[in-house]
Amino acid sequence: MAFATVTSGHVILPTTVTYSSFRRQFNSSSHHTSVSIPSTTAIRRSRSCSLFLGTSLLLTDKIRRRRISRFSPSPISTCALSAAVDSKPTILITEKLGSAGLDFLRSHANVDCSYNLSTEEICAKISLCDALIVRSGTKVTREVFEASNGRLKVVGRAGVGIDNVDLQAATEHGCLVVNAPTANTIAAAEHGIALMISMARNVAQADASLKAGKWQRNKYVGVSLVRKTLAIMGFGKVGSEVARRAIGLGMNVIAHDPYAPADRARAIGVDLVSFEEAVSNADFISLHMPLTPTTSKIFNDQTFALAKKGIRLINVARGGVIDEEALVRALDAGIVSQAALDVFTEEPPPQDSKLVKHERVTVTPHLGASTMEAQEGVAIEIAEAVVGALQGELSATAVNAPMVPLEVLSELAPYMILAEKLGRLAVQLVAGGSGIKCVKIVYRSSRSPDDLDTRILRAMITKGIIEPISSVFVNLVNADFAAKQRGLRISEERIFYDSSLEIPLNSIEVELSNVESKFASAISDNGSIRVVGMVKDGDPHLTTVGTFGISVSLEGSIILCRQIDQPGMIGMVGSLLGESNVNVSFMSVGRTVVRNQAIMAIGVDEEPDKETLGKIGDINAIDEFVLFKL
Ligand SMILES: NC(=O)c1ccc[n+]([C@@H]2O[C@H](COP(=O)([O-])OP(=O)(O)OC[C@H]3O[C@@H](n4cnc5c(N)ncnc54)[C@H](O)[C@@H]3O)[C@@H](O)[C@H]2O)c1
Ligand SMILES: O=C(O)[C@H](O)COP(=O)(O)O
Repeated sequence: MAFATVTSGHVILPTTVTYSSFRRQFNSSSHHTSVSIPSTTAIRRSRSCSLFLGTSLLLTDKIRRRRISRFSPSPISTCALSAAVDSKPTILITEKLGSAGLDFLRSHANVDCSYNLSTEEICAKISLCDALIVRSGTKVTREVFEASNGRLKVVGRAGVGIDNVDLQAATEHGCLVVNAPTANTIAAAEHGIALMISMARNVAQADASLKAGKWQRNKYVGVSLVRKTLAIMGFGKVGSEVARRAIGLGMNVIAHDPYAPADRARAIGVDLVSFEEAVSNADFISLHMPLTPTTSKIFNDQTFALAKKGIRLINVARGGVIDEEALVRALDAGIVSQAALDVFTEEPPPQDSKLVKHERVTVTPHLGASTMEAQEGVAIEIAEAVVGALQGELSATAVNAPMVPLEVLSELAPYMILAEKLGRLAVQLVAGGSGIKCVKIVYRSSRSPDDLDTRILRAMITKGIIEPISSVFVNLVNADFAAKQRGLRISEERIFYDSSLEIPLNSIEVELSNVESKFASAISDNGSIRVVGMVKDGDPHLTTVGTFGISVSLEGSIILCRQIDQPGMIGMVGSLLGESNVNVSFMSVGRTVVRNQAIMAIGVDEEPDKETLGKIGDINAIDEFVLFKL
């Protein structure tokens, strides 16, 4: 199908063309020698064309001027673009959405509400749709993006979790994904409380028993909540609302969240404690952390072994944070006396699931967000986000990166990777304290501030800090919003560094202040966690941790050890890793004074097991060590 005709060096757009299809045609038409891109102004005239211009807002004036002059105006198709403005976009909605949101969508678009479609049925429709709106029950797979033939511009997730959307495929297909992260918070918190109370009083079991004709008053004696300790795991939006309500019920509430500000918790009347303290002191445990590589199966046999006998567990977060087989074992062993679950590793769970069928388990089919109010709120939130995105507005709830202009990307790409990795490293060094509040970024560069756009770098550092600890997805569009939402204050400082103007940056430094570190050597003289990195040969390198100089490629898994600077250390650690078949990819040692203290960085291809890490920790000359993943 022809999307554009190349005439006299200019692209003439047919009336139905969208910018994404135009872009694809442009990209795939590199064999034409004389194609010119329409001017930014001309593209802005078209609503449907302007979505991908979001990142132009991220450009400095200078870069923007350069871009505009390079992409010179062409006599294209103003009328063609106007025609595109007039045609309403089409939105496919595959799960039930609140009526106010639907009305709003209908006033801006042709809306096709088709529920319970299979992936094949969605694929059959999607090439005629500009946007798709789903909840957690629709899988938006790579095939959907492929079948859209470039027409699908926005996927709206009417809720928080986007585990059902293939983000990588969306990004590769230039499709923006937006979600509605706030409107169902209260509903999820209320469902957590509902599950806790009905579990404690056997409401579901007693109801089933009475309906089966029995009258079992002695069997269903419950437990009281007042003065019991509730541990909230994950003190974000939902967790803190559960805390407020549980305090109102007379419970003693503690929470574990290594990244939440302690003062925010204290203001609600909650103490933030360590993971072990939370699990071992709790009578009730309620889970509210996102599903991330760190939290996956965080409730496992070892965790249950820490708990008091007879604890009660509530999960309205994500099924994957619990090892479900371990939970069945803990229930059978009486460690967990009851569980109340809204979410499951696989949804719907298998028909013969031992967990679902367990007598002491109360289950609901992922109903956390299912109140009339939340669904109305979510529908409005997602409808506005989708319509805004179709009109080319920047969305504060965008969850994947929009297209980055090539000239900015090509210059800053390695520094963007460095920035994200420094953020990821810094946050993994945090042990707790009063939460992450202040981030200081220092750029050493020979460029003047208006010749180097650090907003992209700041966004990538923010992404690196927030994503490993949250369910929020951060990109160039929503980074500042996400930081503000979490109470992160980010300050930037530019230090002149005398070098060639061809090199945009000499180094990037990230400091997190007022936090404790699980690796004390990462603390610099001013008390902050400090990591500094450079781009060497196009790759990100760590050059300083705390006050120690080092040179390590920032990739894969890395073990950092602080040790007494003495011969044989590299061999000792290397042999331990070798014995457990862990391949070392690199090693580097940095020190302050010879034969005093040194930091050793060891890159490993496989993650060492706990036993091997324990043996490394047991080496006398090693004062401390930490393993982190980038
Ligand atoms: N059942 C439902 O219908 C329903 C509804 C809404 C939200 N949810 C789920 O609930 C969860 C929380 O949602 P939210 O909106 O409060 O998210 P949020 O991002 O506001 O809060 C998550 C909190 O977890 C913390 N955290 C991250 N890693 C942690 C760890 N290892 N240990 C302890 N805490 C950790 C983060 O610091 C953050 O404060 C998400 O998984 C979300 O998908 C489910
Ligand atoms: O992530 C969410 O927002 C919740 O899990 C709710 O999912 P739902 O929209 O399918 O109810």
